[in-house]
Amino acid sequence: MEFAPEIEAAIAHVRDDVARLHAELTRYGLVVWTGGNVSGRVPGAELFVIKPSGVAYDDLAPENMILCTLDGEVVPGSAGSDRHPSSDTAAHAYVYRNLPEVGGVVHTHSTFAVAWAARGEEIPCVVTAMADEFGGPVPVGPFAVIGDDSIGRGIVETLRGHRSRAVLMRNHGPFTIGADAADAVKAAVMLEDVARSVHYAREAGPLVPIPQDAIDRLFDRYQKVYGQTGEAGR
Ligand SMILES: O=C(CO)[C@@H](O)[C@@H](O)COP(=O)(O)O
Repeated sequence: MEFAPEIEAAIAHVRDDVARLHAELTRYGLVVWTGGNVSGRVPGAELFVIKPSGVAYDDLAPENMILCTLDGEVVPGSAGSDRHPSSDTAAHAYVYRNLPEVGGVVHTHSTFAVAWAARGEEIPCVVTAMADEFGGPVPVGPFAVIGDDSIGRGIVETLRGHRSRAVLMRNHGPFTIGADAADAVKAAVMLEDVARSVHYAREAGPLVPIPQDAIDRLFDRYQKVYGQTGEAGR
């Protein structure tokens, strides 16, 4: 299937990004073996790119990423289409169909986030890093077995209208969303960091909640002021 030149260029860019970003999951210790996956929406098209199922992270490359429609179907004849897409493709596709503002989806089995998911317990907002990144607690989504829209529906129903870009799918693990694949990967990295900190804090004693007005101020600042803006940020 051929696309307009500008769409082909967008597809190539997302392939490069998604292939490269998988290395961030191993770099930050968020996955073992072939667990987890990253996808990115193709701007201007009803398409997204996701990794092939069960392929070693060291072997992932732009040309073996898999191009899918928003129904989660592999685009016939596209680069990489000789392989099966990630086993979580249906979940990623459901998110893209139902949350049009989402440009990237990530799933990991990062240890501390999975431990909170195994207890079906949301991570309370007790450190400023959570207020900055998630604007409050990280919620728990329903238990759902892989293979149909169940996981995707659980992600969307939990995160729609929620500040958090991360959800702990009960008994499974975290899914994160973002404006693009890099933003979703950042959410996954920061999620595991706060999941670990709050886990150890609670082991040592009672947690001290942050007042809601302070959470609101921290989130607003971080989303609008933190980092570089303008030319310096390019
Ligand atoms: O969590 C699961 C399966 O339950 C998957 O994310 C994990 O095994 C990775 O699968 P893929 O290699 O993306 O098919």
